[in-house]
Amino acid sequence: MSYHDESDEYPDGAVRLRNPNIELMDQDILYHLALGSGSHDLHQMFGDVKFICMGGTPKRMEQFANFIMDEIGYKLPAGTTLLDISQYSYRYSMYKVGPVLSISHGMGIPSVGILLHEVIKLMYHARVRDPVFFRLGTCGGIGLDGGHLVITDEAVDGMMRPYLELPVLGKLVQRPSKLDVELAKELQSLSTQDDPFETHVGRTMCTYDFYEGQGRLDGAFCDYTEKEKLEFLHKIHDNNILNMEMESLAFAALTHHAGIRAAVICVTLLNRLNGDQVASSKEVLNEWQNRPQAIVARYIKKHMGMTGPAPRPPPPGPKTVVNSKKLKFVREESQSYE
Ligand SMILES: O=P(O)(O)O[C@@H]1C[C@H](O)[C@@H](CO)O1
Ligand SMILES: O=c1cc[nH]c(=O)[nH]1
Repeated sequence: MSYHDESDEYPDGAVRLRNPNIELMDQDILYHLALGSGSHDLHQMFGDVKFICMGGTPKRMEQFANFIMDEIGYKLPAGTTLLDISQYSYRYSMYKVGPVLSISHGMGIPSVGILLHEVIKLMYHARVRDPVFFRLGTCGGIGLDGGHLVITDEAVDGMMRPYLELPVLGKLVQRPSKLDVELAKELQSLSTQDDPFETHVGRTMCTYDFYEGQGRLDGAFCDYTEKEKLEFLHKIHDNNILNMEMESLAFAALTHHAGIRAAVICVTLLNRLNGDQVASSKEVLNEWQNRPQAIVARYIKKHMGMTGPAPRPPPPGPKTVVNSKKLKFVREESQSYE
């Protein structure tokens, strides 16, 4: 078993590839993106990218591309429409809006892991400096009702271990799932009193499954009781785990290994202490999905030097109410970051 933590960063902001083979190859085919270093001029196409935003579904990331275009006032060349650059991969969708890439990553660690290998290599071939990666996701709240934002300061696996474990050549390799805590604090600071939601910073449990992996009672199989489920959820709640989702561990581990700053910001769809089914209406769920986008858009505008009126709140929705006996503690933890 090996445990890597090589957190030194390249001082010039270049994206590091920890793989000597890539330089020796005639061309590098980014198969799942339908791009390649031989077939495309990746520096010309992507050299100006700064903000890489990822989320589960193609629709969400197309919406984000349109939203950020509006927010930063980016104009597509006359006669063109927003294009899915990776449409012929039939795997992921990718949109480019000036310095912003908006990419769907599918569900789970294997899907986001493959994408991250190829996007990190894309940044390398494009000679991008100091990119920032964001995951804009959905999650189950632990002690938080639907509609809250959780920014992850540490991703842990289903055993509460802070690293991604991957069998490589018959050996278990562990990579620390570290995120940029300063970036998390900065994102939280961009949330305002006018927002119809609260934004928390805390630990995220990343699982390999939505049903049994997250202790649900409503999968096709279930070999535990409701009491056992609740004992587990309360135990992780007591350990300051605020939410559960399925990508943060790989997202954190692979970006950290590449020396890339990254943040995971997810909206809760339900409070798992109260149930398992995602029962809110499509309209409500769609409005909630805009919330991480609003905060990330503020960050992007701030770092593009775009000043102006107060940050635009997302479209109105019901003010998210809090349902947690532990929230006071969580709030105090979060405030200590401000
Ligand atoms: O970004 P998304 O909404 O895909 O994140 C969570 C984790 C899983 O991919 C999925 C499960 O419903 O939602
Ligand atoms: O409960 C939930 C909701 C969204 N995504 C998850 O992984 N879990």
